[in-house]
Amino acid sequence: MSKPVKERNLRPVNLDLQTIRFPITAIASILHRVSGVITFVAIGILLWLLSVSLSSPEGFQYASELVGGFFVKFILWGILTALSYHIVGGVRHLIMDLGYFEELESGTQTAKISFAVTVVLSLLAGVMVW
Ligand code: HEM
Repeated sequence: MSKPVKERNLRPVNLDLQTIRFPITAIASILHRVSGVITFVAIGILLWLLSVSLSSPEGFQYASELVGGFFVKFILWGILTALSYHIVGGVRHLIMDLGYFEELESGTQTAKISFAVTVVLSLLAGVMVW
């Protein structure tokens, strides 16, 4: 039988955001959603850039100049980093959906591995963009 509501409400609750520490698996999960949203927004930016570059020779010139600037390069690098993490985290999710690495310890390990792989891919993306 479940406990009375009054007794259940006695559980300690910590809502102080400055002392709450997320486990690495939670951070991996939140970042996967964030990177998915960034990837979604990026599709619009990249399709626009593609359409400008294909519109005319002048359009291609304009797109080339845009992509040559530091700020746009930085955005492109961010997009590639988010996409890298989303794919790596997505593959991790799919492997877990198959029933592997679902325990706390192994899940923590795969979260760390996916961060490490993303750092490498992000560095490679930086080399590619600059
Ligand atoms: C155009 C490319 C993509 C976009 C815009 C995109 C976007 C998203 C977004 C917004 C979510 C979050 C859904 C939620 O948490 O409610 C998501 C989840 C997911 N994505 Fe992607 N995604 C893309 C490509 C990929 C790729 C290439 C993979 C391959 C590994 C992938 C694997 C997953 C998985 C497994 C989930 C579910 C994660 C979960 O269960 O929480 N996605 N995606």
